[in-house]
Amino acid sequence: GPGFSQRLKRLKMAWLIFTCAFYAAMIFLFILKKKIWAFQTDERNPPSLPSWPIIGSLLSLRSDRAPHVFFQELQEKYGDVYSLMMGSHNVIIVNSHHYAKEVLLKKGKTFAGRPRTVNILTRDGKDNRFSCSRRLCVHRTNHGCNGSAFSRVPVCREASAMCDVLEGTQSVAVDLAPELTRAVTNVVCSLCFSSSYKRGDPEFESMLQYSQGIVDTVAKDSLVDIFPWLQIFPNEDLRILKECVSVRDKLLETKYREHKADYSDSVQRDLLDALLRAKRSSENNNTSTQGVGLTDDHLLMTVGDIFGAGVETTTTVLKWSIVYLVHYPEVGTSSCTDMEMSGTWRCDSNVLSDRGNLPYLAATIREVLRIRPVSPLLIPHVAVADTSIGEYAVKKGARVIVNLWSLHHDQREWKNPDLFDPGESRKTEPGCAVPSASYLPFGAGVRVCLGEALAKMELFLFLSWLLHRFTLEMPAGQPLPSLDGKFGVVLQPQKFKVHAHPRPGWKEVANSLTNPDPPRCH
Ligand code: HEM
Repeated sequence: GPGFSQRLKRLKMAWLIFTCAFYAAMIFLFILKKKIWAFQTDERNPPSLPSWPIIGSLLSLRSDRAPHVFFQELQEKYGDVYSLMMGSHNVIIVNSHHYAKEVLLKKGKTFAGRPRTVNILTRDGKDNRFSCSRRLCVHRTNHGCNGSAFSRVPVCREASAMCDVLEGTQSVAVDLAPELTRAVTNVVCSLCFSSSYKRGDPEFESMLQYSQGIVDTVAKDSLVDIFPWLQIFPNEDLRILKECVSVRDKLLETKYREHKADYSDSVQRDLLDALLRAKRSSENNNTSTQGVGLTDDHLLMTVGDIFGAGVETTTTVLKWSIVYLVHYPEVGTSSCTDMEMSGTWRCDSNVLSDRGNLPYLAATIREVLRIRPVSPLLIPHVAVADTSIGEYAVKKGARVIVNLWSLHHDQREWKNPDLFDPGESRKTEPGCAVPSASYLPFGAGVRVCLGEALAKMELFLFLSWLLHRFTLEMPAGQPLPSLDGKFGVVLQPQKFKVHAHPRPGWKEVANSLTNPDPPRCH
């Protein structure tokens, strides 16, 4: 009947639409694959992993290894520089220090862009340009994160408070991570806005909570970075991340408002004051007309960056140091012998100048930063213009991942790179500040870590206080903590507990000093 022919007509139409869509998709995929093929076989481009339309190189990236280890393995097949597609993004992996230095130092400004997730954290929005004014603003302040005497006081105070808490554990095995996080967070709070919180303070606990929220979600959200079309689906992690960042920003805004209200040119209490001064001086000198004006947002971003980058990193290196100290107790003993020999077996002399007098402790920290780089893939860089790496062309928008793991475990540069050895074999050449050219734990160039000096000081002081007051040991019958890291925002050690046994006699030595009042670190 007529009903049947109507239905047949509709069916034919649907079939026609389906066939057309199918052929259109096929043609589209064919053209895309041809473009990818042309890109991959063009000798000016870096060697490339196989890739397919839409999914990119996903099929070649299946591995149970952490990305930095897997990328290092791929180096054997594809060379020091190779590329892959993550969804629609061209990503270039750099595995040797020659090319890494070209990216970070020689062409640092061209490779100074950052991908979307990093921009959510730093409030850069969608703008991927390198913000010169923010950098300038931080350098102008010459304050806080430079490892000055100013920063040493809060570090010593926190190290001392942490040791007191540990002493209260009465040698019960404890996870040191929460105390380390509290101590390092308090250092950053002191430096940024002169707040030092007591344990249990509600503002402090909420700060610790949202910081953890950011750390937990930011790595997961990177999937949206790879496949931007995932944004159309509800994304719980992205929602939590944005919520935590917004809580953090609100707290920073409050501190900023308070600082602005009682700012005085004659007093500089902390980083916020220093940034305010830099902003005012740029306004007075009319630098804003030259395109480097500092806005309120710049200042807040800068403090936000320091929070985001300054806590998890330092805490993680401290945790790795403790892991290696319990694996190699002789290292702790050698560091203590160092302290005794140089006459620094006293807490009043944990001053930074002692770093030269405690070469074994300094070498231990350097070796921890080498063998377990906290940021094994640095933070991804983005090319802001068409450029090149070595003989290879790089298109604007390409992401560049410097595989620090490869640099720090390069057989051509290090003897037994997988061996933890703070001793002779890693010794610095005379006149050279780093153990090898293939050593960049803080990055390099325009995007180098802003807190390098502060971080080095924190590592040195926290560890020297710990080693000075305690012997760290695994609980009886417990296996040693794993040396395998957990890859996320940073390369974390697995959770573990240790006994912190107070060293006999440290108090007597401290009490025998003329200035008995801790923290004695001026
Ligand atoms: C041991 C501790 C630390 C290590 C190993 C470390 C390492 C790094 C690395 C590898 C980068 C990325 C460089 C790049 O992408 O090229 C970085 C960036 C950064 N770090 Fe650190 N960092 C540490 C502590 C700190 C501290 C304490 C602060 C601040 C107080 C800080 C502030 C920053 C900032 C703001 C950036 C972003 C720089 C930019 O994007 O321009 N870091 N850090």
